[in-house]
Amino acid sequence: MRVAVCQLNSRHDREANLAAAESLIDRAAEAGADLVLLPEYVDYLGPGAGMPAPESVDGRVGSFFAAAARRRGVWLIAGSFHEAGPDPDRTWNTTLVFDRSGTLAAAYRKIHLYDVEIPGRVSYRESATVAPGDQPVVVDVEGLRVGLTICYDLRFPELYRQLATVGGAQLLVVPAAFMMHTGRDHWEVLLRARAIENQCFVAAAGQTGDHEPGRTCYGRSMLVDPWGTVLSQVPDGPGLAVTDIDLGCLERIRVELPSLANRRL
Ligand SMILES: O=C(O)CCC(=O)C(=O)O
Repeated sequence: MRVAVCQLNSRHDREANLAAAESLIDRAAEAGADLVLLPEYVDYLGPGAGMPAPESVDGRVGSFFAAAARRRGVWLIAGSFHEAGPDPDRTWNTTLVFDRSGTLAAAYRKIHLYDVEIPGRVSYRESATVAPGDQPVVVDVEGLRVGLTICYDLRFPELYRQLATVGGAQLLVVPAAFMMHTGRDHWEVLLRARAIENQCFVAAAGQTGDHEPGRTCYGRSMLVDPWGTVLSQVPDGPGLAVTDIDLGCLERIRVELPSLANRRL
């Protein structure tokens, strides 16, 4: 299975963001990718006041990515977008997964919301505008078990453990808009830790650069193998990395160093 992680600089113009995502999907498909991963808030990362009205899964954003998956014949994990839910004041932060025919195969709603106050650095209260999901999701991608998470979820190893054990995940994906301030010290360490401790591949697609208002994202999208080795990484700025996943490597590591099987709690 060939996986493309795409890195974007989404801003306030939704149509421009969708066009940028589509051009990376095209490049990924031309490079032979089977599965394409986009970052968190792929359709809009701008001021709250200018945010397009939240939509259902078959609104403009969902339909756009369904059509892109179908047109290119790829599996598409469409980062995340603001989904309209039952709470009129809060959206869900939702990842949609489309199969090669553009059919919706899964939806995952971010469970852990980024409520953080680091004086002078980061002030963010995601739960003011986003409602948490409560369901871990694993989707079958042509025999590959893919566990879905979003950005801040990365700090909660119990979610990843559940995806790997109960859900049988082999690939864990992390669409993200990870902040520069925390990203430079934590992003790669956390991604590699989740890969090593769960003996899974981890694919992480981040936003990069400056976004309005005053938000800077770390980028460094990457694919990590179950040994914790970074197989590929996207340089600064929008772009993509395409990597083949060898499940034989995962099976070998799980046999030779059976820490998943040796769990006692
Ligand atoms: O965990 C972090 O440091 C960043 C998380 C984040 O930016 C988010 O969840 O949107």
